[in-house]
Amino acid sequence: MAEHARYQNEIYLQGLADRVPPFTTDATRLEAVAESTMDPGPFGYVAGGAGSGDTVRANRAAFARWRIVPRMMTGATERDLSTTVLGTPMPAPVLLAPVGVQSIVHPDGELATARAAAALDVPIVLSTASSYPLEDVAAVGGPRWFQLYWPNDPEVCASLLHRAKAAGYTVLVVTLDTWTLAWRPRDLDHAYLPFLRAAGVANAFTDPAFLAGLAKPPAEDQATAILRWVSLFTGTDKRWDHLPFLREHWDGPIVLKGIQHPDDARRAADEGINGLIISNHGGRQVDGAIASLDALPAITSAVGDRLDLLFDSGIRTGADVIKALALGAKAVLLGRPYVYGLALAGEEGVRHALRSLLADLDLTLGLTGHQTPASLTPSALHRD
Ligand SMILES: Cc1cc2nc3c(=O)[nH]c(=O)nc-3n(C[C@H](O)[C@H](O)[C@H](O)COP(=O)(O)O)c2cc1C
Ligand SMILES: O=C(O)C(=O)c1ccccc1
Repeated sequence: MAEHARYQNEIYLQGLADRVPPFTTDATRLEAVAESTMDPGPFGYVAGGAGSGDTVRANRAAFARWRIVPRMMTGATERDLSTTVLGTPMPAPVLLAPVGVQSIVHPDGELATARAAAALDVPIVLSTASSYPLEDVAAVGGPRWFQLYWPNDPEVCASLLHRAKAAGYTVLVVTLDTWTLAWRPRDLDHAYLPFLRAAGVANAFTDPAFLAGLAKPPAEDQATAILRWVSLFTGTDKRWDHLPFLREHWDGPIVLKGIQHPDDARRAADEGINGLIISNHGGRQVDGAIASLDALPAITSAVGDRLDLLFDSGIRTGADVIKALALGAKAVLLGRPYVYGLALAGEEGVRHALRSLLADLDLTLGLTGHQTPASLTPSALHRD
């Protein structure tokens, strides 16, 4: 079976009826395509990185330094890309990365994203800073994990975890690299910060513990509610010895997102963490940081046999996924490309971006000579 590759046939057959895909099938061109239709504030917010953009570029450049070495006559016409990560079965080793404030690019925001993902059975990781309450996104159905921006108020934290569990989110992803926003010149130049415009605050504004700290509901005094949001979710000071609090309030798997150093990975394993997302937040936090792909091999050596490693930052093509898997990741997360899909064509756009990546991955895996992602090892690669 090579189910994802079917999208290739579907597109060519549509061509016989003079229909072409809603936008390019080449995710490396999506940013330029989206720029021509999106408002400058939201576009800059999505595309931008920290500082000079050095790490955004480094993330992509790192993929080009690894080359795939294809194998022949391996029976790879039959393929099975499905896998299970931390108890979640998925049709391919791909999840949608947590991206907050999606209503700034499309009014349906995370609901459209969740619908597109659910139709393909691809797991989403819903951001704490989503534009719709986590219960509304859960009602769409589909496999789902919850990403926590760890608030300063323990009662709000416990309440968010309780709600996420009750709504069927199965894995907790704790993002560590964005305890405050980096210096982001594109957003600064536009003086554009979505939260100050009450975007991405839906989970807080529907949270009983959050609302309990307000004299008036957000509908009556939005400014004060936003200030409380900012004080809870930015500048949070979290240390390793705070992790037991999460264990107390979350009984499923816990994943730390934003790990780049093998010593942090070892510490996480020692603390009993179940998985890591090797990520530099798509180059949005530390300008000059190591490319996320370059951080992966040392972390795989350090802890690859102790917990599940996932990867993000710079994934655009099937070949990129193959490289990350060969270097030790069990699955990858896709960031900006699906957000551009959402901006360009809503639910249909997310679906097209996702199906394009999965078809490319399926075909490239087969042509590389592999039937399953699990058979990829560093021997499938050559370092230029
Ligand atoms: C617009 C935008 C918003 C994001 N919001 C979040 C978020 O709320 N939580 C989080 O953990 N990561 C967030 N991220 C980071 C992504 O989860 C992911 O790490 C990153 O986009 C991966 O890199 P890529 O865009 O190059 O694929 C965001 C990224 C973007 C582009
Ligand atoms: O912009 C981001 O990268 C991000 O992670 C974020 C942080 C807070 C709220 C929404 C998104």
